[in-house]
Amino acid sequence: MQAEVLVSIAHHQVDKVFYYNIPPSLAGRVQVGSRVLVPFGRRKIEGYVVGLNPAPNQEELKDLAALLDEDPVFTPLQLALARWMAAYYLCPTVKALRAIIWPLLQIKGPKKVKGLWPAVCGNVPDPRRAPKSAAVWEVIQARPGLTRKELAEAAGVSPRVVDSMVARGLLTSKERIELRDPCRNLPEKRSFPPVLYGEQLRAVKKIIEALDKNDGRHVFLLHGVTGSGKTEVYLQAIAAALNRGKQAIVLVPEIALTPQMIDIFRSRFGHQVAVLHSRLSDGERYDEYHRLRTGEAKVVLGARSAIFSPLEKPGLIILDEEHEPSYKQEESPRYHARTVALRLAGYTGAVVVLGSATPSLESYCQAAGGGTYQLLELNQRVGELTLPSVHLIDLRRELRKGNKGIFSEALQEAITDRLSRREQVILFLNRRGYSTLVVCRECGLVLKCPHCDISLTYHASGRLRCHYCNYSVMAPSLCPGCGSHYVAYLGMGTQKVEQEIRRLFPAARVLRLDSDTVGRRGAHREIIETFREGEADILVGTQMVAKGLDIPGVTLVGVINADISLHMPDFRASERTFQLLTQVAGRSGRGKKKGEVMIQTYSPEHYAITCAQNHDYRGFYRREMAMRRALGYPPFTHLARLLVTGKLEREVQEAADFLAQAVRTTNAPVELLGPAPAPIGRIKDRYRWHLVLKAPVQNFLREAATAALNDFYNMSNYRRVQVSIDIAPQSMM
Ligand SMILES: Nc1ncnc2c1ncn2[C@@H]1O[C@H](COP(=O)(O)OP(=O)(O)OP(=O)(O)O)[C@@H](O)[C@H]1O
Ligand SMILES: [Zn+2]
Ligand SMILES: [Zn+2]
Repeated sequence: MQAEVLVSIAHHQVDKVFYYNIPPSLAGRVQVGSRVLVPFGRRKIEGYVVGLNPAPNQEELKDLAALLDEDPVFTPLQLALARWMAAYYLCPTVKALRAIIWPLLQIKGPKKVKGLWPAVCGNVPDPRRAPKSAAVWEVIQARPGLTRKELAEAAGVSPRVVDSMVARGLLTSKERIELRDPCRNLPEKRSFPPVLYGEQLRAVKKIIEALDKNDGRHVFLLHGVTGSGKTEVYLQAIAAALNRGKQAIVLVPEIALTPQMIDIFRSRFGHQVAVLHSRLSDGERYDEYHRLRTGEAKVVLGARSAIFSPLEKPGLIILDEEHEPSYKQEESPRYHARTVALRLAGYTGAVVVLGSATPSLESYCQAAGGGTYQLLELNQRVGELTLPSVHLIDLRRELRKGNKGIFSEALQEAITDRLSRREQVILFLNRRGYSTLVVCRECGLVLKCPHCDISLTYHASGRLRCHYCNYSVMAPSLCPGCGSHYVAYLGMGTQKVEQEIRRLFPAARVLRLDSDTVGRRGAHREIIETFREGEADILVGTQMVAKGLDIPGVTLVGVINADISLHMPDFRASERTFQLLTQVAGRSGRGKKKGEVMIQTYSPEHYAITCAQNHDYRGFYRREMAMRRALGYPPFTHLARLLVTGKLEREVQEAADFLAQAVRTTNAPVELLGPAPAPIGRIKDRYRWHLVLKAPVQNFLREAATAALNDFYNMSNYRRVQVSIDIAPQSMM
């Protein structure tokens, strides 16, 4: 027998299968999915078995050096995905594979403990004659696998009772992988499905029909306004999938994966849910992974990478907030979870549900423009609720009135009004820190990060911070350029908004939610819970307040400055702005009282803003599609981006020129934009240039990029320069 092995060197030039002989000591234990150690050159390195070959090859093969785990680390389905990802995103296969199985690779050796199980033919203890044993028996039936101590504790008896039951053969003990108490976070209460209203019911029915057809051709776009009850549609679709013996994957953007969201799923599906997110410890993640592999958990709720969960055969895949940019991984492999989900559904026949109040243009045109998706709509909010009324506040007029503050008069009045009525307020500004620009008024020097082409943000701690590399330094009292005292702090962040609010409304109880305040484990939950329980009046925050929060007390949302995202040098700036405004506005008026939204802006005529004001998704879609068509941007064309980075600017520029020349000489019919410095010209001491390729067919892009990169590796000498390929880029920065 010989093994086909992918070695763990992520480079295009070793991206192929190597063959090794399986020595007799390992015969029968090595399988597809095994992690092994192989001799490679003069070293021994890790590798992954991707095939077994009974016919021995002619050549003399080296032996596998060792088998690293008894159990395989990936499934055939995961391998298929890795191979597809490598071809689609032009990355080394082993890199794709490692991105898929990383939760397993974090762990050195799983800890084993002794668990207890009810013996198969044990006599059931009689509750009247042996109440303690009976209590233990009841617990172990419901939760087999508990340790001696856990079991005694759960049954409220001394461990000696458990021991005697083991001695009498009522319980058997087996080794199992330690699970970090999977019951720890189970909500006390179970929730039961509410009666669906008309549009919800119709949506669920359509999804169930597709589940029953089982032909793998169903992608639904669930377009439901904010507060329309999309989550309930997911829950009932999942219940239907479980009833049919199927498994489900639910993806949620990382910042929307709040403890509340997790509770909603756990209180409906209990232990059947495994949760995967970045705040888990490696051990906890491993345990959830293990529960999925053994089939104990049948629903996975997680962020982007949960799409790679080791489920045997997912039958339903849901992406909530499908338009979210965070579904794209911004490092190699630069995959988009939506694209992977569609591919995975192709392999398993799963039904896909993409949900959003503001679908991406790419998805909506597949659903509305005669594409391959089916559109499901929820046009109204649950119950008697209506969408909030949205007012635009022209900040230019405010200045003319002499108001130079952060808050317009109207917004201040509205806040005063809510405070007096004991209703709650959310204030949104998509920038953290105190001042986002520190500049000398005499010589004009802007304080920038020494490692990045980014201005430093002043934080209330008195330090300046780079939001790209986290460099920080005490704020100087004099200009480091000319020694002037006149250093101005311009551009506000959430800390300043919080401070101003406290100054203007000293009696109000204020909380702030941004990545600076959620550092500590559990802090995120605490802030949201405190606010939900009505123990605070005003919540100030970044994007984190815009997504998914369902807090009935909120009747006013204030957007401090809508223009920040509007003027990004990115062709999706309008789309992002419209989405963000619609999402944050949607947090208002979800309780019994009608909600209001105030958007402060210098561009009150811009269609991204007026359409958000009017809750007019279709209007926005029409305007933006016309723009994209005119400029030749997606979804009318396909893009790829080659990003060139290195420590020496001259080399980076020359390498970018070389690549551009290589692209021009390929036969693939692609249009080339650039090379040019990327909008952020330097990050972490690396200069950045990029080339953007455009084509009517995505494969032309792959052809051109592959050919250019081959030339680059074979013919150029820029060894210190890195080139990364991004197929269907989401960020152009
Ligand atoms: N059929 C129903 N009957 C009663 N309550 C419901 C029903 N469906 C949903 N709800 C409740 O309505 C509220 C809003 O639902 P949900 O948060 O799912 O909206 P959503 O569409 O996801 O909104 P958003 O996009 O703004 O996050 C929730 O509190 C949910 O429990
Ligand atoms: Zn100066
Ligand atoms: Zn920096």
